[in-house]
Amino acid sequence: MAGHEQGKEIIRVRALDAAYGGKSVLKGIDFSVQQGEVFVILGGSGSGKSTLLKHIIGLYKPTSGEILIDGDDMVSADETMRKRILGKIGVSYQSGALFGSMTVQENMRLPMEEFTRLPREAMDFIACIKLALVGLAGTNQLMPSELSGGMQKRAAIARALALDPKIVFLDEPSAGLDPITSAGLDQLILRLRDSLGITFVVVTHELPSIYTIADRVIMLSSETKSIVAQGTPRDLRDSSDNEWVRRFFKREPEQT
Ligand SMILES: Nc1ncnc2c1ncn2[C@@H]1O[C@H](COP(=O)(O)OP(=O)(O)OP(=O)(O)O)[C@@H](O)[C@H]1O
Repeated sequence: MAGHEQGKEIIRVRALDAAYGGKSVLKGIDFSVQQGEVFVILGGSGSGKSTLLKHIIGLYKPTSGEILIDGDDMVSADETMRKRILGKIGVSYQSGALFGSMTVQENMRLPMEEFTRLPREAMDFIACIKLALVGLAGTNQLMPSELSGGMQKRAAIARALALDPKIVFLDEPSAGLDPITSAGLDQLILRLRDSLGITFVVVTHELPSIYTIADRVIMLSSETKSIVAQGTPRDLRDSSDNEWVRRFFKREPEQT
C-alpha cells in the first residue's frame, strides 16, 4: 500500500437493520472498513451477504441505521448525492458479469456512459488502460464468449475500475473458477490494492482466497441475523469464541 493514505475509515456501517417487507434479514450490523483494506464478508447461504452489499451501495434503504461512504451518508442521500457517492464505487456482481451481446469495450463504456459525459474516444482510451491493468490488453473488440471464465471475471473487474473508484465491491469473484485461476484473481486484487490503494469489499467463501487476500473478515449468521465474528482470518481461526467459526477457518468437518 506504499504511497497511499492508510487507516482512514472509508466505510462505516452503524446499527444497520434491514428487512424485505416485514421479514428481518440483518440486525444491528456494525463495522467499519479502512482505506486500502481488503475486507471480506462471509456467511452461510441466506445469511444476508448480498443484502448487506446492496444496502451499502444504496440499492435498498435500511429499516434503520447509518451507512457512511467516504464520509457521505448513503441512507439519506437524494438522487444527486447518491450518484456522487456511486461515482466513488465500482461493483462486480457474481451474476451480472458482462453483457454477452456487447463487446468487451462496449461493456466497459457502460459505467462511463451512466456517470460521465466523456467523449467516446476518451471512454475507449480509458477502457484500454483498465483492461491493461487487469492483464487483458488487446481484448477490447472481443465478445465475452471469446474470453475464458477467468478472463471474464477480470474484464468485469476492469469495468468496475472504469471510474477510478476508491472502493470496489466484488460479489463472489472466484465462483465457478478452478483454484489456479482463482489464485490469479487473488493476486490481481492484491496488486490493484497495492498499486492504486483501492479498498476492496469482497463476498467469498473460498478459504484459501480469504487467507490470501483478507485483512479483516466479518461473518454473518442467518440465525442471529448479525455479525457473529470479526477479525483477521488467523484471529478467527485461533481465538474466536464461536466454535463454528473456528472450525470453518480450520476447515474441520462438523461433528455428527
Ligand atoms: N429481494 C428479496 N426479497 C425478499 N427476500 C429476499 C430478497 N433478497 C434476499 N431475500 C432473503 O433475504 C435473506 C438473505 O438473502 P441474501 O441473498 O442477502 O443472502 P446471502 O448470504 O447473499 O446468500 P447466498 O450466499 O445464498 O447468496 C434470505 O432469506 C433471502 O431469501
